[in-house]
Amino acid sequence: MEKLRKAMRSPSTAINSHDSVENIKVCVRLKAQSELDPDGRPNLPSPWSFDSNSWPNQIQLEPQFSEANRKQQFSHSYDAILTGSDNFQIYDCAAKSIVGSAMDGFHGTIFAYGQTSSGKTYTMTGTEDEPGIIPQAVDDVFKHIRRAGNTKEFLLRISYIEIYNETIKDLLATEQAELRIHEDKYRGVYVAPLKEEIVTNPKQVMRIIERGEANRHVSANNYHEHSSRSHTIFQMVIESNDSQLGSNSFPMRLGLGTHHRTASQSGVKLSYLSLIDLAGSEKFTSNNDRRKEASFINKSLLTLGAVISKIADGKTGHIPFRDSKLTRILQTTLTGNCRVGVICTVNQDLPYIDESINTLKFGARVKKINTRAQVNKVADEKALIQKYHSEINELKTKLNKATVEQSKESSKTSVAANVDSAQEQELEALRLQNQKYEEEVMELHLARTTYKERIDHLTKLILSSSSMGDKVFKRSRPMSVHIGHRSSNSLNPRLSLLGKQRDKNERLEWALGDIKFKNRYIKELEGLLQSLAPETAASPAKVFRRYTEIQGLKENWDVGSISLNAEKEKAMEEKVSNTLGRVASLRLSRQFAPVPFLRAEPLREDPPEPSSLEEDDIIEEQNKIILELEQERKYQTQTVADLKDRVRQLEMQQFRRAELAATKPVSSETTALKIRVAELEVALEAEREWRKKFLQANAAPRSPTITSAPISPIPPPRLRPTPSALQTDSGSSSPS
Ligand SMILES: Nc1ncnc2c1ncn2[C@@H]1O[C@H](COP(=O)(O)OP(=O)(O)OP(=O)(O)O)[C@@H](O)[C@H]1O
Repeated sequence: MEKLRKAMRSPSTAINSHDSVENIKVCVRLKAQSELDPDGRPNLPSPWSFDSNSWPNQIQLEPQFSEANRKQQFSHSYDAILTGSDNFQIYDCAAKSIVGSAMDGFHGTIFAYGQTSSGKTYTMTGTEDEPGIIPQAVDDVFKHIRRAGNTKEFLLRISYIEIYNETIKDLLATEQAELRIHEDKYRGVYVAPLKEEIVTNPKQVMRIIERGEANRHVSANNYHEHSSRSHTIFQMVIESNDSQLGSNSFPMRLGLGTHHRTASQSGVKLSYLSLIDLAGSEKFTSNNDRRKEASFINKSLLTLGAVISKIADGKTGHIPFRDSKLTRILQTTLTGNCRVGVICTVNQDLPYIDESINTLKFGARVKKINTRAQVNKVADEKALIQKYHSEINELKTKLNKATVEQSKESSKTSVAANVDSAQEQELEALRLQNQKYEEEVMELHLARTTYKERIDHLTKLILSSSSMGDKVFKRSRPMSVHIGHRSSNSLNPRLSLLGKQRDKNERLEWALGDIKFKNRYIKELEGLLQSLAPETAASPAKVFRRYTEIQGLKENWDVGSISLNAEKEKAMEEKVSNTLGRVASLRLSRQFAPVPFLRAEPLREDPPEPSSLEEDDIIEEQNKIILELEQERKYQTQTVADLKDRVRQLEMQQFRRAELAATKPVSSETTALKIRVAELEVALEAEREWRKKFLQANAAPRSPTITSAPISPIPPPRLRPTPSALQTDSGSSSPS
């Protein structure tokens, strides 16, 4: 392979930066043999043999097949003979240098030629894993721009046409204008009016190509399912210039003759890179439409063959370029100022031996053709890049003018505003004037914004290494195409919706946390109640019941036991986590919605978007949960207060009992009780403090949604007898 690459770069074929006479470069690509022949029998070995270690590479028909077919010994040489499925290899051999020189201002044309099903589309377009010459060339063009650094700037536009039944169709245009073939001394032969799209990154190019592919004529023939029934020409117009963006040459005073060094001195380089996938010739067709298509295809390919023969033989006189649209369009390419690469695709199977011989003969003739490519430079007014620069400069001048005018007008309005109020009439006139100025300022402001936007837009279209950012593709990765992406405008309401949902989720989470905390606290209070008055073990239920009676919530809320509370909490938690899950998946589907790859596969539709109905559902559900949680919180707040009341009452009873006991003779029990009473006093004071804070925090009126400050999660002091107190009780005294 290395030997082959060296050979491809040999002096006679190397692309120099200077124009030179050179042969058209021809590579042969032998498609790997299938196991079975078209009749389903095991395939015979390939009748072709070749030596890819010599240069130029030679291919021969094995003698027995020559004899068997009564053919003369067939042996020809080409720039490269390749087998296998590796499209990177074929790109390196047949296309890379032509694409490189197109970036330097040389026109370039690459096309695949061969019988139907021999691999032309595979070679030119490729698959997802094996991107063909077109996607690799696109990728390479942008790599070149990146490599050029900030010293150069580029403007790229693309067009895509097909020739179907001798009619030219613009694959990118939605409405078909009548396309005609024109000729001028600068551009040579070209098609117009074509829809050309300015492109700024490889993905965009591939998206446009795939849009065109969808309009292309493809159908099943006797040989395979997706036979190209038309010739397609993908063309990239490359304008390049020494960098002006970001240089100090702005603003230029165009038309006044004093602008700095621009492309007018050096010229803008302009080249056409044409990548062509020809339709395949076929002998037999089974249906009428196909037969008509095939006859057009065969006729244009025969004309191409005849034209090539005449040019290759150096015959003077009439060359039948005009006999087919294809040869007419390729006229400039084949006769002069263009670097050309041809890939002859060959089906090795024995039944196709005649077609293969024709293809190889065609390649051998093409190889004899010389072209003399030269760097193409155009005057300012012909290059779009220069037109854009001129427009940018004009707009910048207008922008400066508008800025100056605007500041003048603004100062006038402020002067007018300061006029003495006594001079009423004058003031009225000034007011009117002021209003007018303000309107003018507004208009100027609008004009400035428009200029700025246009400048931004034009500047973005002109590519340089820095303006392209990180849009580089790795060689091993085919370009994928993203469709159906939403505009930022349509995204904004969704973003704000997601923001609202997130806020609500946070509130849901917070409310749930708060309720959990209160549940724990209620449990603790109940424990405390039991410890203070074991005889009131059933009191929690009583307390609850009393509370629900008061609140009129009995029908909604079974408060028989704490375990019901826990169940309710679990259900609520589940509900909240379901909603949060749905919202999260909705958010994920928004962010990472898969985008289909369109080139190798049929067009896939956008992934289904979660409908706005679903969003409404989620929001409604969230609102419902928030309301429920809100009620739950209120209910628990009341319960807590109630239980605390009860605790206090019991503590007071105990306190009184302790006081009574204190009047009796001191015993170890009374000592213990006294200590306990002292502890309770301290705890009670702390409890009062906490309760005050608690009530303050909850005093603010609550809206149906949870918006007020959360209740302080600081737990109240525990009023349960402390272990130390109990220890003193049992350790230091004996029961009386
Ligand atoms: N070098 C190759 N390696 C692997 N598969 C190949 C190769 N060449 C062609 N094929 C496969 O053979 C089939 C026909 O190839 P392709 O469509 O490229 O033929 P074609 O010459 O463009 O035919 P047509 O002129 O009818 O459009 C495709 O399924 C393609 O993937």
